[in-house]
Amino acid sequence: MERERLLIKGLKELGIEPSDEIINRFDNYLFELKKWNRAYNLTALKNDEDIIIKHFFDSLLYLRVIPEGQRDICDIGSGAGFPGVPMAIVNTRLNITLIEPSRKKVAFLRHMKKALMLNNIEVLDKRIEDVRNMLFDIAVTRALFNIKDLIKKAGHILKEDGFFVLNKGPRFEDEIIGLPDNVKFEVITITLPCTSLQRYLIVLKFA
Ligand SMILES: C[S@@+](CC[C@H](N)C(=O)[O-])C[C@H]1O[C@@H](n2cnc3c(N)ncnc32)[C@H](O)[C@@H]1O
Repeated sequence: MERERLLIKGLKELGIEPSDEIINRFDNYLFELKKWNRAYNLTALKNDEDIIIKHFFDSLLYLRVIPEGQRDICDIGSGAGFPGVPMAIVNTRLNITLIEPSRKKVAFLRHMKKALMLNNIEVLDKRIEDVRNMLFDIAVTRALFNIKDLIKKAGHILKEDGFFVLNKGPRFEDEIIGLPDNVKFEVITITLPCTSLQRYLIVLKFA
């Protein structure tokens, strides 16, 4: 399917109004990601359809569990910006800090902040374990730690009532076994737009 039509179709499936500004930003993101990927190896996905569906739409699934209003969010191990950048493009009320230790990826993320004129993202070139004196309402992450490691390495960055959101494939159940008693989790099953693939959003809260 042609790029713009695919973007519009997927955004509508997600309940997002596909304004010209949003479409132009995703278009620009796609262009820059493919350009930088030749030298920086940012993603294994090469064609437009895969990038739009498996990076952009997959990232936007997180918005389903973000409460209304202004929130301080961090994206742990953002890589080429997923899920944080698509979330920031669609919801400009979210303040999103992208935490990423790889120098090349940080250079790309800083470039994208400027290129997309996104005033609601910050880029922090650190490992999550080394982030101090910053607290977030919500921490999102994709394709980095298993749940137990996430709690161990990143628990210190959440506000008292803060929570984690992860997006996992069907094998997530193995990771839930043996979690500490104070961890409460909710699993939301969602179909990835324009596919029949199931994704599992896992919301982790602490009693
Ligand atoms: C598999 S990539 C996933 C990138 C992105 N979240 C995505 O879903 O496309 C994992 C990323 O986490 C970063 N990373 C690795 N260890 C980290 C740590 N301790 N703290 C923060 N980020 C880390 C890596 O540099 C890499 O960019």
